[in-house]
Amino acid sequence: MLLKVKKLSEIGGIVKAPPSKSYTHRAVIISSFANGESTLHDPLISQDTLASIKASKCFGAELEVIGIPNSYGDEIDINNVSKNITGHDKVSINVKGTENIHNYSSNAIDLMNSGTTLRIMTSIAGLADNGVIFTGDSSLKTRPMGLLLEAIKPLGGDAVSIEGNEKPPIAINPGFIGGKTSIGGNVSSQFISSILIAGAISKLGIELEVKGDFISKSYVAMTLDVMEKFGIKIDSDLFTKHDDCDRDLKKSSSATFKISPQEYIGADYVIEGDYSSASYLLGAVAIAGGEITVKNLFKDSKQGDKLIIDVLRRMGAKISIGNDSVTLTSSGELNGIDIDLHDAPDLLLTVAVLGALANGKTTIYGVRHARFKETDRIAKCAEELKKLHCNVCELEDGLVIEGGLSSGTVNSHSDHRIAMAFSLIGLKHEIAIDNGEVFDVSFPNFIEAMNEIGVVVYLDNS
Ligand SMILES: O=C(O)C1=C[C@@H](OP(=O)(O)O)[C@@H](O)[C@H](O)C1
Ligand SMILES: C=C(OP(=O)(O)O)C(=O)O
Repeated sequence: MLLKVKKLSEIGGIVKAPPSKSYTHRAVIISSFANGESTLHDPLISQDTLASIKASKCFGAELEVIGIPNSYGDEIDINNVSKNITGHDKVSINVKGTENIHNYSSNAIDLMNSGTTLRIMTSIAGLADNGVIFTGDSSLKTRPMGLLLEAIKPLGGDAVSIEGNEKPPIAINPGFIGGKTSIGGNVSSQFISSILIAGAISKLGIELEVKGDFISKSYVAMTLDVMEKFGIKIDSDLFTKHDDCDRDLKKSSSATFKISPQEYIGADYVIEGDYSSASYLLGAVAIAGGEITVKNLFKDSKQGDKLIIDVLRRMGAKISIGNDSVTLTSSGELNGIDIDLHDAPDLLLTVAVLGALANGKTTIYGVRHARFKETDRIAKCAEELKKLHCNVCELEDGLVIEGGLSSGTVNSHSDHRIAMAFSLIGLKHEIAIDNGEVFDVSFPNFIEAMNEIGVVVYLDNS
């Protein structure tokens, strides 16, 4: 389906950021393997988080999504999510953690498009008393797993790529008992989150060393954050200072983690707003000009994608930050910048589109790992920008964008972030995005949220 965009005369206003995808995954999975019951308030219900709900249920956890009309079990109709709620604040998930980890599914479990679910659940599945196979859509079958499969071996982990290409489908046997291991940090932080989340409840606990370049480190900070909220004590040098708001996220620093065997304790947990999704709302007003306040974005958040604030400020927008909101004012004139996205890979496409519409050159670097996502986002972004006659070239770890866009049709390659980021081009040039319906992977009410700020985004079936 084609995603198309029309701008009303004025855009902006006050809007709530959708709930964080990464925090929802973690809260769903951790509460599912906790002792006792949990209530997760304001979770993101999207295709990706449904994969985590489904996988956790397959291992015996009981999860009930409250507040979405016509929802029943795994079969939540994602169209109802987008049509019936514009904010998710009346939604919650009641979770009863499972006492025995056992795979109750007789078939391979289809994790659809969700890399986070695949990676985190691979270690958890090794704690079960029987085997499982994880598979997914054609994109998930391209996601690298090799470093994780190797790193869990010294922990008793027995997981193999069925096709022998270090990618899903992955067959996992029982045996993950914990112990000591190390892993390279330059492919995906999800491997590290996976080992930590399962390691904490394994027989021996976990000692993990991350070696070399450690990308997307803030996602591991989010993992530790949720683990701690569910009762786990962690010894780690991830932060240079004890005050973890004042973190040193230097590019090339390794880290160590030590966690004795413990149990997760069920909790009441509120999911904060998502800076990655908010980047499209803030970006739209930065491009078109106007003022917007995005609520549900916390000043002290551990999300690396908070970097969107610095990006937009450096490009020329005025930004003021409240404790739980961000207000942006823009004239619509933006300037190119140089930016390192090693800790915020999901901003790549938003920043690339902003750069393509800005005056002067934008250089994005440090984000080679964006090549291992739903698509090779560096290559696909360059390919699609070129279709709009943009002057862009690929770096191994980023993009150099000199702008010069015109109208045209692009393809999302079924990557939700390509669809949403490229829709922002519609504020300046006519654009149609083929396979544009995939935003429900992370932001099911994207259309409604954009409409709320005066950008008419719609799907054209004709
Ligand atoms: O752990 C997470 O929730 C995520 C980690 C990041 O992946 P990498 O660590 O592979 O960069 C990010 O891109 C992804 O969208 C979500
Ligand atoms: C890469 C992403 O997610 P995942 O790794 O969970 O598929 C994303 O949301 O951009």
